[in-house]
Amino acid sequence: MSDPSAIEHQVAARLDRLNAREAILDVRGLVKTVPHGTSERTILNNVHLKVRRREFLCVVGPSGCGKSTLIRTIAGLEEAQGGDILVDGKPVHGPGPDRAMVFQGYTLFPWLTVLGNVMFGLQMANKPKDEAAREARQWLDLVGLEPYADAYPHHLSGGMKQRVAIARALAIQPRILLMDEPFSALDARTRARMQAYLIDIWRKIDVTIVFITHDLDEALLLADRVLVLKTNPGEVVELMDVPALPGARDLDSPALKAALIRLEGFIHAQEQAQAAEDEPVTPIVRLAPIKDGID
Ligand SMILES: Nc1ncnc2c1ncn2[C@@H]1O[C@H](COP(=O)(O)OP(=O)(O)OP(=O)(O)O)[C@@H](O)[C@H]1O
Repeated sequence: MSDPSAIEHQVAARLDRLNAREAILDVRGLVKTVPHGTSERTILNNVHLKVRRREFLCVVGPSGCGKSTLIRTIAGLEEAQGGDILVDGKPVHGPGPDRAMVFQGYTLFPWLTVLGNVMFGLQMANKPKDEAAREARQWLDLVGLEPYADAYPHHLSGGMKQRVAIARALAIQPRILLMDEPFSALDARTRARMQAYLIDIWRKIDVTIVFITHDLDEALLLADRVLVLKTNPGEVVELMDVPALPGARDLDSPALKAALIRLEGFIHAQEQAQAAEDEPVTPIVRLAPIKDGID
């Protein structure tokens, strides 16, 4: 059996190395508001975050706390009303090839083959067709789908579609891969396989990952660090180091069990606070009189 104190030491050494690396993503005082009647509603308030090169960061928090808004704003798909987002020290002013996104829904182009889907971004970047095809095949090989290059998306399972989506995102060689609940539509077994694939891919290439999930187990299986957001407005409540090395992790290990309890504590406290703020639910009014003997 592995010695917990030796693992603790290796984890601490890895996090030290991670913290010594340059920040690829630097979010400074991010504020995101949306119109709300005659005024505005603050979705994200003063979010600060640094993500280091080749770090795997998971973002968790109760429903509606602004996880998707955060990742979409980092992607440049939404405009911020305050603060700065820097990628490699350069401010973000819209989408760019340094950031690629994988969504929950299957977003492949149905009229293109698997190869065509992965070539798409490369051809948009003006790569000659032959070169784009050669590179796309390498990315498909990385996700184990090269034999399906000529298939169309509707012939693929959900997990395979997401692997193509990952290959397509990585083909443009982004600095940051932004993933918004990419595996939540998959069944439990496929999801577990996809988590293993993703870790395997991430270890082979120089990419930094920001991954949103509802699932705390998933966050603990994948991440170096977990960012916890709170609701209304979305603010950072915790940035937690995951006490385990990357790779096959055991959620039953004492360290990860303790981490789960800690994360559950943050989320549970917020859900309780939210429930207390919510208006009481009006009981359903019976419109018909209840006669004797009728349930
Ligand atoms: N463009 C918009 N206009 C109005 N409200 C918005 C807009 N974008 C997001 N919101 C609101 O902001 C809040 C945060 O939304 P967001 O989808 O980012 O949360 P989330 O944490 O990803 O939620 P979930 O976990 O349920 O997917 C929600 O209450 C949502 O309704």
